[in-house]
Amino acid sequence: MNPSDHPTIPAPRVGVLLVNLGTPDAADAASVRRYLAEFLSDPRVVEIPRLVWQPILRGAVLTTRPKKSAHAYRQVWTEDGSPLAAITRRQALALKDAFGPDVTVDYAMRYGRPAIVDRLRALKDAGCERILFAPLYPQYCAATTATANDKAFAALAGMRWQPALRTLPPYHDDPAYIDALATNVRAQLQQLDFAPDAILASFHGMPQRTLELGDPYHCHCRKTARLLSEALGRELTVTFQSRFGRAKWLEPATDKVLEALPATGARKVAIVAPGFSADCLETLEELSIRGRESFEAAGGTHFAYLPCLNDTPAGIVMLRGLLARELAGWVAPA
Ligand SMILES: C=CC1=C(C)c2cc3[nH]c(cc4nc(cc5[nH]c(cc1n2)c(C)c5CCC(=O)O)C(CCC(=O)O)=C4C)c(C)c3C=C
Ligand SMILES: [Fe+2]
Ligand SMILES: [Fe+2]
Repeated sequence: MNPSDHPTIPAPRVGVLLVNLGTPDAADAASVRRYLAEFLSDPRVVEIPRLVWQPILRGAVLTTRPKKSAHAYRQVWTEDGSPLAAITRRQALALKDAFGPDVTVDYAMRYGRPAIVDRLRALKDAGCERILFAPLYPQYCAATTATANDKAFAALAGMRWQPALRTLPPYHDDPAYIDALATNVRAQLQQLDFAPDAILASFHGMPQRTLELGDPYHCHCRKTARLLSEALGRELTVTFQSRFGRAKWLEPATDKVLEALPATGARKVAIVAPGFSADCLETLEELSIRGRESFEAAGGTHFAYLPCLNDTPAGIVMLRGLLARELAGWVAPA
């Protein structure tokens, strides 16, 4: 058979799926309860035997926390919904044409909507036989990166004809990420009307036990902070925020450090959250609102929360570079 007798088979499309944690659909207690029930039932997140944890979750936690958290969500809610959802959507939009006409860029959430299984199916149905699955967590953690990847492979487990899947590795020490963070921090420090006595790098906390069990998260956070500090040419104080439950979490705790700083003479502080690829409840409410309140109540005079990379030009250029590298061999370089 002559090659020209063959019908032209279109090249398979490639999909890129950006993934973040997820967030409630609305800032009311019922929506927050639904979200927390799914999130906190994940055994990668709460590593307590199911038979012990579920009664505590269904009892104490889900009867009290949703109301409190809904109040917190309402303080940061936007016209476009939850900040985390709105920013992730904008990141996907900003990358829409970044890899050429054969690549579709979409986004999904590990908990809530849009669900990973739905978006992976949609990409497959649109002809994407190859998908780059990209959890947007710079620092690897079983409670974030691994559980997102688990969910993707579980979705594939239900497909007769699976797409090929690549996952984005952690990028905590990638020069492009460190450069983008440094550029962002420098630009924001220049806008301030004060010179901070201290800069905090606040990462989401984790139970101390996960470090002892070999999760690299803590080391990844420390390395990011060291590299960022070197790039900025100034000291950073590493702290861990958002403690949950009674177990011992990574220390020092962001809130405790903020309360202690003024007494040490540091009354002007700036705080950055390099582990969050998008601003969310944990940065906008916990750091920017409550962090400021506790710092000022302890005698601090100047406080600035420096927003995340989000969909800023520096953030999008960085993501584009990281993703393009993982697409090598699937997509011709731009
Ligand atoms: C960036 C990395 C994150 C790690 C690591 C992480 C671990 C972790 N989180 C909880 C409990 C909660 N986290 C909550 C919100 C939340 N967490 C992250 C990221 C990480 N979590 C983000 C981006 C967000 C914000 C979501 C949003 O809608 O904006 C919450 C919900 C809010 C609340 O009720 O306070 C809880 C609960 C645990 C237990 C954990 C590791 C064991
Ligand atoms: Fe969290
Ligand atoms: Fe929090």
